[in-house]
Amino acid sequence: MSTKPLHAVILAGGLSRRMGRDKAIVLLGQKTMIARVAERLSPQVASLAVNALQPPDPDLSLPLVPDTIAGHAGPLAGILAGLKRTRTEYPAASHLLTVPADTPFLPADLADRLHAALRGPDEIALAASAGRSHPVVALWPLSIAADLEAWLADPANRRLQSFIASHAATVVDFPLIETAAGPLDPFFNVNTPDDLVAAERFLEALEA
Ligand SMILES: Nc1nc2c(ncn2[C@@H]2O[C@H](COP(=O)(O)OP(=O)(O)OP(=O)(O)O)[C@@H](O)[C@H]2O)c(=O)[nH]1
Ligand SMILES: [Mg+2]
Repeated sequence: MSTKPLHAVILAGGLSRRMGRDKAIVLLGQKTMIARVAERLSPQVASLAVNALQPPDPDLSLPLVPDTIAGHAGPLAGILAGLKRTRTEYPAASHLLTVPADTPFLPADLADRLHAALRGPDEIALAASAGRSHPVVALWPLSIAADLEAWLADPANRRLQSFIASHAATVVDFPLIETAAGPLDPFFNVNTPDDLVAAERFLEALEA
């Protein structure tokens, strides 16, 4: 498909309950996690914004995209906010890339490979690794926004996988990264203080 350039939103609208403080701005090797995600993503996309209620990291001057539905309805609420904003700001775009703020080791070819896998303008492309898909790391067709908004209007509908199951989707597998600290999943998710310790170990191994 030739629908580039791609636009992306970093999802940072969650409550970080397991971390106990906003995980987007915990430091990993002197940089905030969200700064690492932004750094990894910005060469891959034409625009980058942050989904959260307030700017998580004042040093990152990225546009803020707050949820359009109230009450912390989960990642899909952030994806919907991103889709609506992208439709307004970039009407020619076909898809929006979303990634969470807690995945600091994202692949450098994430956007390209997801985009290359699309078989049509209305398809979702999901990232996967080690036999598991990561539904918050995905390319979402802008055409899905109205359907997602209607679906989220029912508070019983919150699960990403349930929404995806009723749409055309393709899954793209990404390899693990070999490091001196062992194999690293590029979608390693830093949810807890223990995960942060493990992430520091991987970062040291990658930078050694
Ligand atoms: N916009 C928005 N994003 C959310 C919401 N809940 C979770 N997310 C995002 O979805 C992604 C995956 O969620 P989790 O890793 O569970 O993050 P979390 O909900 O902040 O963390 P926990 O409270 O520990 O579960 C993260 O990027 C979150 O920022 C929400 O209600 N609204
Ligand atoms: Mg997480």
